[in-house]
Amino acid sequence: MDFLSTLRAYAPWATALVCLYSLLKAVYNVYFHPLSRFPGPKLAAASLWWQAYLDLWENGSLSLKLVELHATYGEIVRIGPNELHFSRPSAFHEIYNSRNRWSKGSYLYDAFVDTKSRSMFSILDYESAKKRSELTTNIFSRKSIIAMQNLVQECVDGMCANIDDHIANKRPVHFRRAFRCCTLDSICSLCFGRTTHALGAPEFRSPIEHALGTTLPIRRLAKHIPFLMTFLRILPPSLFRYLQPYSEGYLEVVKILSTQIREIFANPQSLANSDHPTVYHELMKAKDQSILTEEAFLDEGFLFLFAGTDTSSNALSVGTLHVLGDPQVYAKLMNELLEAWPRLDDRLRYETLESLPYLRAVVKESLRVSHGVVTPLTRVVPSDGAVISGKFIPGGTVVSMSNVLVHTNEEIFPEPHAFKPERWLDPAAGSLDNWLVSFSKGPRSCIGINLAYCEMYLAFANLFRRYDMRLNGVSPSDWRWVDHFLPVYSGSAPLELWAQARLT
Ligand code: HEM
Repeated sequence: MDFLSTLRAYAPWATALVCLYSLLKAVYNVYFHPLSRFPGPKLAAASLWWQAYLDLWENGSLSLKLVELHATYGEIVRIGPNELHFSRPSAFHEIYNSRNRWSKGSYLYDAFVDTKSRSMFSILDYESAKKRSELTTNIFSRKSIIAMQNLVQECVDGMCANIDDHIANKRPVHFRRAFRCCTLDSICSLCFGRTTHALGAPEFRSPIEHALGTTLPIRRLAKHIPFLMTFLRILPPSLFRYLQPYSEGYLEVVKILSTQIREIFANPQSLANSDHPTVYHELMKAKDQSILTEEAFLDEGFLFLFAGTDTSSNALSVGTLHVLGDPQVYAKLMNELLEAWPRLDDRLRYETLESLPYLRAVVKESLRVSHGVVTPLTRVVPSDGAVISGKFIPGGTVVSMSNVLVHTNEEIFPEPHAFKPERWLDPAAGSLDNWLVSFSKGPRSCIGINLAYCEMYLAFANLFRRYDMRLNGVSPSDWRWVDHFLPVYSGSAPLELWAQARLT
């Protein structure tokens, strides 16, 4: 028998065996698995394909579906054969806290592996991730960001220069793109000592900015098709371009990062030419040889680019939409800014802006309403188990709680879907900070928090102080998101505004 005939003869048997195995596995998962006592949809307990269905067919509705599931099944819901999701806010701090050394869950984080190795974000175990993240924490410390804030201010000035062009050409400003270009150039300049010049692109249409927006759906797909990222990696660029027509900018990013890294490895002294420390300066200090490779540098380069661009720009976009959509909020913010910043030509420093109470409240409310990451961030309970939400959870269980469930909890944030900076000004609001979880909490929380705050204060303050603005046909009630790990906006109108330069 030749190969094809053998294949034809055995294929039906092989298919039948796979189906039988899957069926038996599903029955075991639903009725005999250690998590079978926890409530939830039977299909979710049976197989991870249930999550794939929500992500792929229902267009990223997992996080939104969770709200509905908790209303039906209670505060602990089984959302996968080995996965539980929690809704009681205190559970958030039981999972994500600085005492826990829990690993990340591979199902979610494998989709974020860009090369053959892993970045600090996609490394699963705490100890290895810590070794990596320790190298760069200094550069993102509050002290370091305050010292380098001029780099962010330059990018904000670049954004304003481009807005001036829009005004001269009587064009509305696509503020989603404007903020994305601003955070992209800031992160590149601060982390790599280079810029992609996204801010100079006419109407903020930078190919790199566009490409960043198109890679998130690929991650969502890769979560359920484990070999996808490996496959994309080995594709020749021309084929990649054909399959993914918007990939031009992504390939450009790969080229920029790889070229710079190759130059650094060929001549480490070239780092001395930079007028401020970059992440590569810090990574070069590693004692662990496995980090001193071009691939590991590329992993971290990618990570900073992706982690630092859409996150901050999302919060800025959502905040701007809400401030301009509410005349009272807009007026209060302007009163405060005009008083603190009377001369238009001055530039206020980040530390000064941080001390303005209403601006601070707007920043926090923008972070709350935009959630940061919306996908539940999975952690694995250590082998001896843990108590979460008052129940014993067996070791090895994947647990999580989406930020959305904390930020929309009515007891903590009354009228959770309304944009109300005032909630942060209430004298009793001190403890509210504990419930602002956009940057997550615990040892794997955001390393870029200080940079993100600096960008938000400088961008908001400069934009509102320098321009009088109104929305162009879009309103806060249009703000709808789908879960692409980060919330991705989809609305009936583009996020655009009309700007007019203030004269004094
Ligand atoms: C408003 C802006 C931002 C938000 C809401 C945000 C949110 C988050 C969240 C929720 C995580 C935890 C992810 C997880 O548990 O898997 C995270 C991790 C991370 N963020 Fe941010 N981020 C922001 C800005 C930035 C910036 C500007 C940078 C650039 C330096 C950055 C770099 C990172 C890195 C490197 C990690 C991985 C840390 C680790 O896994 O140990 N983020 N961020």
